[in-house]
Amino acid sequence: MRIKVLTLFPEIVKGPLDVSIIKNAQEKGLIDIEYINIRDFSDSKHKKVDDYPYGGGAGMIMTPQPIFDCYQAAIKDVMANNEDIRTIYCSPKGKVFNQELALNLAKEDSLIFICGHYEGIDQRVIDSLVTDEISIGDYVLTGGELPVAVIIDAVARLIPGVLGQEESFQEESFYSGLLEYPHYTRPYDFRGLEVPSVLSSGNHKEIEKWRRKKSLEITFERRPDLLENASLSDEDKKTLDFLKKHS
Ligand SMILES: NC(=O)c1ccc(NCc2ccccc2N2CCOCC2)nc1
Repeated sequence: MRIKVLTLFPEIVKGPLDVSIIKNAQEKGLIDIEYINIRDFSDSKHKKVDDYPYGGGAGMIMTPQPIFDCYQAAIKDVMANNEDIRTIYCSPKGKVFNQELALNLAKEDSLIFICGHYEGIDQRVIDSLVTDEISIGDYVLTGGELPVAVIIDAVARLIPGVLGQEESFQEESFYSGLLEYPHYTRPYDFRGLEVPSVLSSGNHKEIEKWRRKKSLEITFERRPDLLENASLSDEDKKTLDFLKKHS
């Protein structure tokens, strides 16, 4: 996958993506991330990229010219069949990001991200260039750079080969529809805190049952809304009935 990030602050986005799994994926050639600084495309003498909002109001808005010209340069080498390239703009007004949208974006050959800063960007950029306006949650940040890093992380890990065999994401939260069961590792007794004995029993059927029961308990407790879409076995339904009776 080819990813282009159009931003005034490349280092904010690059930081978390330049280590560990995502860095490794870039070295393996599974993903290619290019950071393009919007400021380099400003045609004003002092490289201005923002201006006062028409109609007044606090803060500054990013002007359209640098973003349009930066975008034109960016799309030059990402092959686009006649459809528009998925172009994502992160803002509090966007569609709330989730695993389903991550899976949808992971199918694309290329993605372009435009990072808003200050109080946002000129609407003509959004109307002309943006295909997906996405929010990573209902809170306000100083810029769109961190949300872009979050989305790239969530999407990149779904690309085949990015996660090694050992990091199976089949069972991870939001993947199987339920929240994840608790994890334990050595030592068995840590300062008097022991691991649930079933996990060292070697009885894989019992271990699977225990894990599924814990997932249902935790999901019932913290995110009952997820239960509506989860695929539940008869055993699961019995567990939930018990939980409902005793909650
Ligand atoms: N939830 C999210 O995905 C999210 C995304 C961005 C973001 N901020 C950058 C931003 C980008 C676009 C428009 C406005 C703004 N803001 C600038 C600061 O003031 C408020 C509005 N904040 C939260």
